[in-house]
Amino acid sequence: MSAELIDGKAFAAGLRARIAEQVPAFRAAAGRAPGLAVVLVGEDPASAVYVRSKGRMTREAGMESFEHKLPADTPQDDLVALVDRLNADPAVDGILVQLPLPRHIDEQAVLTRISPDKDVDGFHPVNAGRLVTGLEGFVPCTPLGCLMLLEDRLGDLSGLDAVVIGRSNIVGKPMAALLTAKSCTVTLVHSRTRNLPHYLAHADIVVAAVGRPHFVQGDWLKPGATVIDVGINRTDAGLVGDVDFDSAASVAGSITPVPGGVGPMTIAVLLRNTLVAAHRNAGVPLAADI
Ligand SMILES: NC(=O)C1=CN([C@@H]2O[C@H](COP(=O)(O)OP(=O)(O)OC[C@H]3O[C@@H](n4cnc5c(N)ncnc54)[C@H](OP(=O)(O)O)[C@@H]3O)[C@@H](O)[C@H]2O)C=CC1
Ligand SMILES: Nc1nc(=O)c2c([nH]1)NC[C@@H]1CN(c3ccc(C(=O)N[C@@H](CCC(=O)O)C(=O)O)cc3)C=[N+]21
Ligand SMILES: [Mg+2]
Repeated sequence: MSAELIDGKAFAAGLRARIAEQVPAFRAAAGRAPGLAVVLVGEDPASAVYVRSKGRMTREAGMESFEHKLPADTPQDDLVALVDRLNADPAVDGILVQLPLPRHIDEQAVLTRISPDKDVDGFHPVNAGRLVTGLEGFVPCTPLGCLMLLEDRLGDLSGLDAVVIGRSNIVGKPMAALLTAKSCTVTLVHSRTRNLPHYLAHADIVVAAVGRPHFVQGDWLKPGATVIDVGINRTDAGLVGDVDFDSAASVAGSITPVPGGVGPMTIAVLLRNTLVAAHRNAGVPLAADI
């Protein structure tokens, strides 16, 4: 391996520490802690693990965590009613409804019910619109975390060629919008793309959000490329990314590992978005950009 490792776990710990430093000033000005509500429907074990670690890190940052666990057969109307109560609750600054939801629930109906001012996931169409328009809003945590790692590694991204693999609303599309805003030349590829290696051969930056273990091959990459692996795939060999790490690490300039790369950034950015939401909702200016 010749690539440098991008230590997302360490960067995320630093980001959480910077967030925790700002919480006392918010408490003093607003007379309360920033609050994050997390809603989990059903008993998916992986989701339960994420929700637990979100709750722990929220409390460690000095914020209040409100956890709502509902049975898998909860009617959609009951979930919507809970979202309405959280929208109206002044102690709640951010609302996260853990995905995926059970099949009988219309995900968009629930996500569009969350107040855009409390939408710390950035999944509401109003926030998606703000992102592509360049207006202040909430940016989805995973792509914003990837951008932070890229800027930390590369500095100014202007003029770089970036390829984003995957076009989901939660990762690929907002990632492409963020890189466009940073003046990269962005190519968004997906399952219908013909000759995907052709595009990767020119990419200074590759963000892989495919959902297929070991998908991206080292010999597709431009030597020295910066590779961000968003994938979280549970295999018999453990947790692996969407990038074939061993072959990619012999060609790339830098690469994120899985685990320990993008995943921890997602949770740290969630706390960052919650602190920003708290300041906006309480009308208290933030001392510094985080
Ligand atoms: N680290 C973290 O914090 C997070 C990790 N993840 C992980 O990131 C990965 C992606 O998640 P998500 O965006 O939600 O996934 P989706 O399944 O919603 O999207 C996957 C995308 O990959 C594309 N794709 C699938 N197969 C191919 C292929 N053979 N060639 C090119 N493109 C392909 C799909 O194309 P098409 O649109 O044509 O179907 C689609 O756009 C998953 O592993 C997920 O677990 C997700 C969120 C957070
Ligand atoms: N409303 C909503 N918002 C989300 O942001 C959201 C979601 N639903 N549903 C599921 C996906 C996935 N996701 C991850 C968060 C942290 C890690 C993470 O911390 N991963 C660790 C390892 C964790 C492990 O070992 O299982 C790592 O990569 O190092 C991974 C994935 C957030 N998501
Ligand atoms: Mg569904």
